[in-house]
Amino acid sequence: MEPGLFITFEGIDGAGKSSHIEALACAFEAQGRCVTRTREPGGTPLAEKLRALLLHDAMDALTEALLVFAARRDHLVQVIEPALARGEVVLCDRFTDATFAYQGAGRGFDRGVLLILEHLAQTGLAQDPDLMREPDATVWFDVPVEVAAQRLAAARAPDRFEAEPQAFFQRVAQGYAERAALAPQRFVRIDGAQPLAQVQQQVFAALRQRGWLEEAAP
Ligand SMILES: Nc1ncnc2c1ncn2[C@@H]1O[C@H](COP(=O)(O)OP(=O)(O)O)[C@@H](O)[C@H]1O
Ligand SMILES: Cc1cn([C@H]2C[C@H](O)[C@@H](COP(=O)(O)OP(=O)(O)O)O2)c(=O)[nH]c1=O
Repeated sequence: MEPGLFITFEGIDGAGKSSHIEALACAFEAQGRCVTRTREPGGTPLAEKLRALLLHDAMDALTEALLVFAARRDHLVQVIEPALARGEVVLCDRFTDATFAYQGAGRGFDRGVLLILEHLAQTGLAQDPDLMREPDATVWFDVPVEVAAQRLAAARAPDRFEAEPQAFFQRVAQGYAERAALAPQRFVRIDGAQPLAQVQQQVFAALRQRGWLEEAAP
């Protein structure tokens, strides 16, 4: 059995993450892998309920951080760890980097507390009890805040995060840059301002380079 593969997708709202996950899932399936497509916050019945609260109900910053990690813990226990144990490819739209970017950099919530919560929520689940589960790779769509805002304005009604001002998203983007600098091997930075086809080509190229996708994929 091939080992499981955990790939996450990150970027500010409107960066273009969701547009690429399905194509990648199909490419992995075409080469015989089972794929679990999922998202955060969410991915389980309980975590989807927490998502609805997070996206629409006002709350203080600590409550928000605790709910995000509660949803993540349930998602890891119910979906991500079992799928990885079965040798599947898990493609997850956002994970903990989003918490450091949105709650940490965006809201200004204490990063030290986030590190503690990260460790608590992501440890003790895999075969090795000391392993803190982290993505094998994180595809980060880096786009200027104005570009993402233009795309979103044309695409959908804003939720509680998307309704934040551009200054919030500048901080979030900076938060992603800081997380990427701390884990350069894990992060794959893609210039998400390019046309969709070019972005897709670069995402595929990056995963081919790591030996995870075969040459035939587009
Ligand atoms: N590279 C791109 N160029 C132009 N428009 C894009 C690009 N990527 C995504 N979009 C459009 O921008 C909007 C937001 O994309 P989406 O994939 O939903 O972003 P996210 O999941 O990061 O919030 C959608 O309408 C999508 O069609
Ligand atoms: C995972 C996560 C998401 N979020 C926010 C970012 C997004 O604005 C929102 C939902 O993410 P997302 O699924 O990307 O939104 P959409 O379905 O509208 O594309 O949740 C956090 O604030 N912290 C987190 O840890």
